[in-house]
Amino acid sequence: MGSATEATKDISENLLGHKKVTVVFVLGGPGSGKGTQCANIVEHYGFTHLSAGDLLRAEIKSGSENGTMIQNMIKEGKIVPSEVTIKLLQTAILESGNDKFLIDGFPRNEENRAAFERVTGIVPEFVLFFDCSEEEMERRLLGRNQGRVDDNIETIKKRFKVFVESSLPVVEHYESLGKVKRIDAAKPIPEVFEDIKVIFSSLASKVMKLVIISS
Ligand SMILES: Nc1ncnc2c1ncn2[C@@H]1O[C@H](COP(=O)(O)OP(=O)(O)O)[C@@H](O)[C@H]1O
Ligand SMILES: Nc1ccn([C@H]2C[C@H](O)[C@@H](COP(=O)(O)OP(=O)(O)O)O2)c(=O)n1
Ligand SMILES: [Mg+2]
Repeated sequence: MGSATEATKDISENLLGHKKVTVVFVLGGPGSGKGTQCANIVEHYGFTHLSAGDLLRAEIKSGSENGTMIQNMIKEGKIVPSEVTIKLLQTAILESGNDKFLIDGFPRNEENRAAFERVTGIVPEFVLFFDCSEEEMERRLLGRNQGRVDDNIETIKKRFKVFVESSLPVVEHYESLGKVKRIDAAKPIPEVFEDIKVIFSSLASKVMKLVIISS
């Protein structure tokens, strides 16, 4: 009974304007496989995938006034000011028509985390954390082949430093709240997804229970 009450609280208090949403933050180092597995989760569990990095890259392409600043920060492995990224995420959430989101690569620092919570009132259902060694992530990034300005060894080293100094403390914050579901992301892609399925299937049954209780 206790857990059903908690589930009701978590899900119903995630408000964005008048829209109730369920959010999972997908975090992990660069190259840990977040984008790859988000595509699998979308296909099986009906979430909308919002990659902060993809939204920022689309903003550069659109020729927006912030484009040059964003491009320079990405090339340097730095984290773009929260107000820019949060605005892109908020717009994407409101325009999606969905109520379940994987927010991939966000929040990447304490400023991202606190500002998102303050502006949107959204608290994540949980954090899916991709645990992978730097050696393996570096190998994957150098082989990613998507023409990204940050997939070069110089930027990769900077991104690893930012990840350890700024992003891991965010994971630790959610760890202290008992919200982190850690995945061994060093395994092959299908095996990582098997582990993820266990987590999302239990989320689906929790939501079903919620629907039954409240109807
Ligand atoms: N489990 C895995 N094993 C080997 N390669 C992977 C795995 N997951 C992803 N990759 C590959 O590694 C690269 C980075 O994956 P990606 O999903 O873009 O990571 P992220 O979004 O965390 O940076 C891609 O080329 C992808 O095909
Ligand atoms: N919350 C975020 C997410 C990404 N960015 C910028 C800085 C990041 O190094 C780049 C690329 O992020 P992205 O999530 O696409 O990178 P990976 O998929 O982890 O390799 O975008 C940001 O400034 N703030
Ligand atoms: Mg990615």
